[in-house]
Amino acid sequence: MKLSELLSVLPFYNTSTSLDDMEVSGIETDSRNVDRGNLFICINGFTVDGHDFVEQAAANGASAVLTEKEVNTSIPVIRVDDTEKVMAMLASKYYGYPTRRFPLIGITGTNGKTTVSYLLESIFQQYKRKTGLIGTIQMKIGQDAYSVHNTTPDALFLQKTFHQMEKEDVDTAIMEVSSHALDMGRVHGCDFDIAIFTNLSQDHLDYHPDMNDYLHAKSLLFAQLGNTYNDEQSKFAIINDDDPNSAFLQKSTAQHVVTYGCQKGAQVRAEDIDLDVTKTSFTMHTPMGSVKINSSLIGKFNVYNMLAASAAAISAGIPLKIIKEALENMRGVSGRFQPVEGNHEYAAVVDYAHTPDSLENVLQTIKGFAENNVYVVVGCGGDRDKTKRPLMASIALKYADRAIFTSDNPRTEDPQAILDDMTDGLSGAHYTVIENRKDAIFHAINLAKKGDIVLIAGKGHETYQDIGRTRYDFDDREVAKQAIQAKEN
Ligand SMILES: CC(=O)N[C@H]1[C@@H](OP(=O)(O)OP(=O)(O)OC[C@H]2O[C@@H](n3ccc(=O)[nH]c3=O)[C@H](O)[C@@H]2O)O[C@H](CO)[C@@H](O)[C@@H]1O[C@H](C)C(=O)N[C@@H](C)C(=O)N[C@H](CCC(=O)O)C(=O)O
Ligand SMILES: Nc1ncnc2c1ncn2[C@@H]1O[C@H](COP(=O)(O)OP(=O)(O)OP(=O)(O)O)[C@@H](O)[C@H]1O
Ligand SMILES: N[C@H](CCC[C@H](N)C(=O)O)C(=O)O
Ligand SMILES: [Mg+2]
Repeated sequence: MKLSELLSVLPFYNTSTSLDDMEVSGIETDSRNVDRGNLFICINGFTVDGHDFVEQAAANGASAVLTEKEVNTSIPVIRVDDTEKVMAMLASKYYGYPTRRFPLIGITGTNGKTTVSYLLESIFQQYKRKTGLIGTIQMKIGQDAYSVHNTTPDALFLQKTFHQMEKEDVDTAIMEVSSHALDMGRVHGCDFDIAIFTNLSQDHLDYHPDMNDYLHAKSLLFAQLGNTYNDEQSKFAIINDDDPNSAFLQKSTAQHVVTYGCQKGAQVRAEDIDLDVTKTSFTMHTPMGSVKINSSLIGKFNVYNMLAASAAAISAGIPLKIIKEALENMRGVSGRFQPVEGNHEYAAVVDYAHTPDSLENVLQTIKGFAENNVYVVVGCGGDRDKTKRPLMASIALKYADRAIFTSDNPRTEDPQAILDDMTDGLSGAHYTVIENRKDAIFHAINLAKKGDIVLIAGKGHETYQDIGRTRYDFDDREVAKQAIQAKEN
């Protein structure tokens, strides 16, 4: 693409004649990955400043550079006020606005995004659609999976990925939209057709100054939902009506709202909920009729996840019969309430609860089923919200007969200091601190007797542990299996 065509998205921008004819072979934000003819965009990051790598980009063959600061270089410089924002515009233009040509569903909220995204993937695939998926665990095009570094990647990666999805004939794309992404404008340029809100509770107060700022970030997804009525396809905001922020979020969009929940008044509603240790059933009332659902997903929070996915699918015109089949075929999501296999008289469950609300939900669920003692192994991530640490520790003690506090991903923090943040001010003796996560899991499994349940919380699907700046192989499910084998043999 000609640079002048790419830059035409910028208002009032006049390119010089020499720039007009320049051909751009790609856009790149990492100097190390620049190829001949690329436009290099300088992003001032949290760790380093991309403006410091202009010379490396030029040496690798960059044809021009987009900056928001003065730089010293021999290649042409295009100066803008906000490179991150302009990157989203340029990336959308360069890849031809791919999300205008297939439906895009975005899911935001503190907990349940990944689960709802997989439920939707299952529903759309049951309806014989080819799906694309972007989220915490991975990126998928049809059945092909790719690794990702962020729940919601940056705008350049996103637009490139959507372009790839378009080339591979994806009919519907489903993505998790984190509050970080909304705040940083990573989803600028995404044309959402359906936006889903799961719930809001405390997390990420390292990034957001307070809960209002966090809520405001979430609301941007709804504000961004199709701001014209020109499209032939209606657009829908799917909102959890049982969440206290429902009314605020409903006001954030000019599009149709579909509410879901367990209280009267919600358009998609669950009634006669029967929660069991191996299954969940409920009747789902919808504007398209009512249907009985028997699911193998456990816990009331998963009823909400199923309602959210169903409300979105109904809005997309998928028949209830297909939705029921898909929900009932779904066996679970990797690392979410995942039982550890093995022949033992107690149960061990790995779950991704790493917020106070999710830990409370999952422990409440387990407590409701346990015939005997509940043990929980839990820690808190380093370089993340410190204020959730004592809350998670108190919740663990409130529900579990014994809590084993350990490391999650300490990252660059001192693991013992994180544990102190969790336990300072705790009273009562029914907790143990074992910094090494493997030892903590072995300890909990060794405590377990017939009828007990061990919950290993916080890392779910993760196959690593970040300690300092090093990433070590670590999988709670594998470690728990080893602990069980060691105990049973
Ligand atoms: C705090 C944060 O969000 N950081 C994100 C940010 O990294 P950064 O600002 O540190 O980047 P940087 O290393 O300073 O680099 C700045 C620029 O210099 C460039 N560079 C750098 C080095 C070099 O040699 N040459 C060069 O050109 C880089 O390519 C980049 O363009 O930009 C990166 C690329 O887009 C992200 O991967 C990274 O997410 C990190 C991994 C992260 O942990 N983010 C978390 C907080 C996050 O965003 N989480 C949410 C989900 C939360 C949830 O699910 O609950 C998410 O959506 O993932
Ligand atoms: N609707 C829900 N409400 C409260 N807790 C939930 C809900 N759904 C799932 N959980 C709990 O939260 C954990 C994480 O679920 P999930 O991965 O679906 O959420 P997420 O929003 O994608 O999280 P992340 O922000 O880390 O990507 C689960 O393991 C479970 O303990
Ligand atoms: N997306 C979340 C995941 C947290 C998972 C938990 N295991 C941790 O490391 O804190 C984050 O990056 O804050
Ligand atoms: Mg997720």
